[in-house]
Amino acid sequence: MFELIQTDKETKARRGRLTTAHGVIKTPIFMPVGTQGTVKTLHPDDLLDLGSQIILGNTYHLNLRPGLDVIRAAKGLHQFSTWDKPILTDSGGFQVWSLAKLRKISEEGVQFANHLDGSKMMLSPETSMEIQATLGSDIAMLFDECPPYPCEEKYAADSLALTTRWAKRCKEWHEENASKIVPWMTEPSLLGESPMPQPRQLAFGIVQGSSYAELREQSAKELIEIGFDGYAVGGISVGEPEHEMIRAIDNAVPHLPVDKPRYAMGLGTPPQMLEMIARGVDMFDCVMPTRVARHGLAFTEDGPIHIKNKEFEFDQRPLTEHTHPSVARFSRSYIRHLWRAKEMLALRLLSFHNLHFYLRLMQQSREAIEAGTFAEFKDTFIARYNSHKE
Ligand SMILES: CNc1nc2c(CC[C@H]3O[C@@H](OC)[C@H](OC)[C@@H]3O)c3nc(N)[nH]c(=O)c3cc2[nH]1
Repeated sequence: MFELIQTDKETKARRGRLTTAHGVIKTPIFMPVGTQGTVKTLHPDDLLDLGSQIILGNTYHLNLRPGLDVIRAAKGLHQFSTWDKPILTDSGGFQVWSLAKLRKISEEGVQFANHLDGSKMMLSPETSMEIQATLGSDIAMLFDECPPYPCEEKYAADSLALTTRWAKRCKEWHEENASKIVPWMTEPSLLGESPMPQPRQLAFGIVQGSSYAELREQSAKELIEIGFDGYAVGGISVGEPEHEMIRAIDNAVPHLPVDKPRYAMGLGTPPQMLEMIARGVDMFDCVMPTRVARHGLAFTEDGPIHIKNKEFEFDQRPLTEHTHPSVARFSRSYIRHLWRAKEMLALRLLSFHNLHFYLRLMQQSREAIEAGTFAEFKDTFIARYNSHKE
């Protein structure tokens, strides 16, 4: 399922291969976020052009809209969205806290008023895993509580204890039921291919414990005891300062098994991802590349640029010297014009460019780890990226 190919000598960076039902993923990897079954403004073929290996879907959103009946009728999220490579779905725990109203948490799960029409809904470990099995994702995340930042140690301890109890229920449900519901496990003819390289849906645990080192260690150990196919570090990128985010990784990753993937949830900037790779993180997801594109921001090796700035009015250069050819044909001057004219093509070009920047950074990281030059690559990239900070 996960093969550790090489570990860097100077840092804890690793090269790995994660085999899922819909394909093999080379790590370190960035996963574009497709919360509602689409990576905003991009066609699945764009994602293939960009070299995306896996995208994210989301339990809370897809269960709410279009709803499981629609997804079931389409025989799962791969068929519905026509993306037939790997999909990871998040469990919905985070959205309940970031989007829903009137949340009531209990041992059973979370009762909430959904953010669309305010009607009452319930998410529990069992219902979250059932939704993810119906979506048919290749990797399902356990249903957890993501504590707010900051929070008292007592709150963090009680919260991680709940997440551990929920993790047990997720694992039990998954072992008992997933193979009877996951579309590509119940109807292999859907893809008309030979038996899948990985014949079952994988399940990942999520380490919590907030900013308390001993709680992070406790959460990691309890999840390993239960046993998962991979381990995410949750409760990060929730408004904490960057040094707290890195400390959470330092407090969790050393306690995780070396032969399983590590996934840092919801982050981050290019320098943050390189710092995390150096600490042994293999997988990332972040809305940033596509979200900031919608605010007119383009990533470059010299740091982000705001395309609307006057300095680009006559700038005939492409966004960067390594921009994907389908975007490099356009000048900064033209893209600035599109942005200021509120032309939709601006959103598409900037999203495409930013995702390419992130995915290329991961490709460069994989190559640097293989060449034994990752430490130097990381330091050189970050120095140049930050050198233009005002
Ligand atoms: C942004 N910072 C951040 N994201 C986080 C997410 C994913 C949000 C999920 O929501 C969608 O993005 C908006 C994505 O889902 C497609 C993502 O996986 C988390 N998910 C869980 N289950 N537990 C966490 O502790 C957690 C912490 C996060 N911190």
